[in-house]
Amino acid sequence: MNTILGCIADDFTGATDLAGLLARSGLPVSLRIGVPEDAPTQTAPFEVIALKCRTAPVEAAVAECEAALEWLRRAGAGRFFWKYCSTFDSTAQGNIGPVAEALMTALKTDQTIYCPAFPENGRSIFMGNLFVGQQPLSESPMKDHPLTPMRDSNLMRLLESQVTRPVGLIDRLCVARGPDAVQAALQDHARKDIAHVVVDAVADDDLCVIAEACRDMPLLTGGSALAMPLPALYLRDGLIKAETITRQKPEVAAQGVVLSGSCSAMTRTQVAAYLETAPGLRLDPLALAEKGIDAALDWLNSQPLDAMPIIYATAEPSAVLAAQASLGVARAGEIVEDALAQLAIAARDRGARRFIVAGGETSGAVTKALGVSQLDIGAEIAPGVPWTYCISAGTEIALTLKSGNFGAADFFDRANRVLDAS
Ligand SMILES: Nc1ncnc2c1ncn2[C@@H]1O[C@H](COP(=O)(O)OP(=O)(O)OP(=O)(O)O)[C@@H](O)[C@H]1O
Ligand SMILES: O=C(O)[C@@H](O)C(=O)CO
Repeated sequence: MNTILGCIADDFTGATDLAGLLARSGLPVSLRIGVPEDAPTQTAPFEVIALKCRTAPVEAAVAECEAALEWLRRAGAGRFFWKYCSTFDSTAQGNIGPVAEALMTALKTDQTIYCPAFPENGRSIFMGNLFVGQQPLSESPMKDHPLTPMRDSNLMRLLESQVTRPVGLIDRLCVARGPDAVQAALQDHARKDIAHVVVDAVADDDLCVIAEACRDMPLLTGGSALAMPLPALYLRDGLIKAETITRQKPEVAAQGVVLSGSCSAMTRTQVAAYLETAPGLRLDPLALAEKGIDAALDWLNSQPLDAMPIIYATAEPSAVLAAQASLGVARAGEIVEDALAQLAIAARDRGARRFIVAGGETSGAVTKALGVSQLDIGAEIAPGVPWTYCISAGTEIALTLKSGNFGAADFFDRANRVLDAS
């Protein structure tokens, strides 16, 4: 089937988030890990390529996204979506802006929009400022993110430092006037050579207006929620035929493991709640750097996997800062990611078939280690966090990749309940 929308996600949790929201339409969605080496075959109308380039050097991120674009074009896509975090995770250098500019150049388009709003998860944009719940981004727990601390809430300012062309805004008052008003405002910006347009959205209705106004732009950029209305619009436009997919849910044994490398406020709450009933082991990056992972492997091997033990590096901001001060930011992150990746392989080889992973970078490391190349989307555990099914070392496994801040306090327990019930 020809691909209608080709999506590129800058991390793996973001990719499953996007694929899950597109899959709510009931239409086929395919999620690939990394740019496939082979030419496109058996493609779906919605193709998502998961990359791990959120914190990569700018040139590397741009090159990977260009390769993903090329593959999606060969799959037949004529419209593209650049998915980044609903909290706009990036640095002064990128990678949101540089990748968007590179994709615009490749697509020969002079304008795109930026809308990371995800109202179901409390992310809204008003007058160009991003809010997490009722807090401005820069006052939210995102200010302490280990890799991309967000210290400004103004998306125009954040973007201006990342791009070469002018940045503008379409505010909520314009969005409230409907799709024609949004299109007129885009044209007005285009006349002033404004290439990068941040668009306000505080509720799903705003996203429907924006998607309707912008659905034929060659490139859209934003969070997963902006893409959610697109399948219904494409159906209405006759670009795609309604198709019922009958998903055969694979039987996945109840043995598994929870691996958490996210240090977000929500993950900290979830880990603490889970530890009240499940066995757990805390990883200390400094001890890992000094002594390796043998002790963690021994602990894992001593645990019954039907208890779904948790291994976590999740820690308070002060502990993260201390580890980073001693090891360096990148090295501290890598040590934890490598350890969790090796533990995932060890768990699989001992019979684990359910993997609950918390954190985008962590999910990238674990998924790569498990050698997964394509994921089918299953039941949604929380907004933006579906179960997925895939093959690792010839065996069917269930994998869920949880964005740091997503899900409620009981997420890890709930994930198991949802899988059993689906
Ligand atoms: N105790 C720790 N000290 C230092 N770094 C840590 C520690 N625990 C985890 N990390 C690193 O922090 C980073 C957390 O990023 P990750 O993307 O996995 O989580 P997140 O940002 O909460 O999730 P998301 O990107 O989905 O919002 C990883 O690189 C991880 O290895
Ligand atoms: O948009 C989000 O918040 C998530 O999909 C994500 O990208 C977290 O890494």
